[in-house]
Amino acid sequence: MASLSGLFSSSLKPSKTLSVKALSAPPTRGGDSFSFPHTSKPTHLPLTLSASRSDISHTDAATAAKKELIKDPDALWKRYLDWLYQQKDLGLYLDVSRVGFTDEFVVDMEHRFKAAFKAMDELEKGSIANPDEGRMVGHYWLRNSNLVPKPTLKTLIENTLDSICSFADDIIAGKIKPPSSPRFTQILSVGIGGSALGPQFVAEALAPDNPPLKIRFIDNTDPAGIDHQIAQLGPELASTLVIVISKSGGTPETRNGLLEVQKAFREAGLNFAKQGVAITQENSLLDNTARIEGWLARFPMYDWVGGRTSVMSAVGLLPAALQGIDIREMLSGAAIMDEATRTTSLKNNPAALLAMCWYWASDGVGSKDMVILPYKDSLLLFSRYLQQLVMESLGKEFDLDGNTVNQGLTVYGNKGSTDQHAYIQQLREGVPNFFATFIEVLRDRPPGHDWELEPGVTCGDYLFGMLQGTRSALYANGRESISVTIEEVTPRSVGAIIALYERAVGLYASLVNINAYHQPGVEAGKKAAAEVLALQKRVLSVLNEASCKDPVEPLTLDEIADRCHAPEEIEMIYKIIAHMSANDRVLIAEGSCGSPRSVKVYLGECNVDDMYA
Ligand SMILES: O=P(O)(O)OC[C@H]1O[C@](O)(CO)[C@@H](O)[C@@H]1O
Repeated sequence: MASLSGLFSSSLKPSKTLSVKALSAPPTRGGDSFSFPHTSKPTHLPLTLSASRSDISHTDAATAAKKELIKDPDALWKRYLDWLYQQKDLGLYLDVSRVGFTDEFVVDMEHRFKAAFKAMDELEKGSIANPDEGRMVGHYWLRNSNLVPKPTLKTLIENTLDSICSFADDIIAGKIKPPSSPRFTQILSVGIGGSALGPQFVAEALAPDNPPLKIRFIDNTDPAGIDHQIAQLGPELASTLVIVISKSGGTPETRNGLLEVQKAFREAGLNFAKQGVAITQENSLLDNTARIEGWLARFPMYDWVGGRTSVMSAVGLLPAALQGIDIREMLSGAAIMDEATRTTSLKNNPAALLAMCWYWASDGVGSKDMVILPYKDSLLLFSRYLQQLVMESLGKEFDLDGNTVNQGLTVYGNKGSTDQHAYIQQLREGVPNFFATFIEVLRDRPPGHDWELEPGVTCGDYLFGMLQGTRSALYANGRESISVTIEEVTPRSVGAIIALYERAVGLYASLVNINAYHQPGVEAGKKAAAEVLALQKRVLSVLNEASCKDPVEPLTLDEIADRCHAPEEIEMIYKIIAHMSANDRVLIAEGSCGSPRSVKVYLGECNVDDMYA
């Protein structure tokens, strides 16, 4: 067998054929493989070969090794103790013992991590870590402003934090109030992606039962969803603080949400500007709108903080503070984790351990999905939050050298034990195309509230039992898992786990040599959406012209496509017409929607000035 360390030193670039695990034991999709690959050196654990379904002897060997492993609690306990990571100040533990990496793999990864740690160090010192966009990457500075490469940024970070705290205090105390109510009671947050997911996760995890202001979100351009949020506010719209969040200040979904909310304010006879707050980059479209219209407040976003890592900027901190969440504690938890994940000792760096396990489990090419299972209702949205953080960061077509790599790591999950009654059946027995991450919270309830619903057993004991049972059952069937344990869900621990995963994503991106901080793929969808809307305007213009004739000239789809000079877009034109007709727009479509060729279309009213042109 080729020397793995030799291969790593000769090529730092990942590739499907050069991944360590692939070399040790090629992944056998659909085969009855057990997770631990064969290597030539002894390791802590019994080893086996991967096997294809047709390879009966390998399958038997795998099954035998699996049974042997399960029967060897001493070896497992030793591995658990060897690898258990603990961050005492945070009360956070990381257990990677149920991931089957070998000693050789760790040695090889230690080499590879040298480059990753160096890149991270340079990033923190202000290198252009996002080369495509020519930007620094500074979310770590938000929780330790002493790290900033320029003194002006330190002042900016500190002043912003102070102004967030005092604005939130004044709103909660009723010193700043809406024109027609004694105080603000609700927050309506309008934003999408990183401008929503962090605030949503933090609210779900940390908002008290009766927060000073309750929060709801518009995070889409779905008109029915927007109507629902506004309807739920009802007369409390008059005491709603609307926070419009957009780093770029030009995201169409967010702009639409804003316009819809402003319309609702107008219809209710309310002055939006007196209740509107913008969080955005200086001089963005949103910033200029808010300034010109004289909104209640504006808070800055920075070009060196990405949307998906913005939860500890004003984006996440302002909504959190308004809900009575201790944001300085969140920042402090993140800062402690940042410090803990700066160490270049792999075994003592929880983010590096996570990145190493992801690499192992998914062959460094995303061959397995990451299932996030928090056993705590309040952490429900963690998987959704991580979906953007991980997938928008790691899902990349090209590496930093321009090679096509189609990297990524799929994330999904919900919460335990709820999922036990949904998809865990497949995880245990179905396609072995994932690894799990259990998020365990030791404290079940606030002190003094627990009771035994059976002698010696509480409700929380059941939750604990379900987590441990699922972890064991998955492992017994060759499914790998990581466990992250925190003592309690607090602002500090939430800040810490966010920081933990941010750093793990950054390190993993270095391991696979990609830019984690841009998202060129999203632009393609945005551009295509804009083209659809432009085509819709052309269709309307063509129809308007035909409908202004006397008599009106109904057009077939072919005729519309021809007159739009877009015959290749006929399917899209059909969809545009079907959508508009379903929404009672000015357009009249005759014929059967089921047979597009029979459809003839004209407008119910003709506009001589052709406002669509
Ligand atoms: O905060 P913005 O600029 O409105 O962007 C929202 C989201 O859209 C994206 O740019 C993707 O389109 C995300 O990266 C970002 O979090």
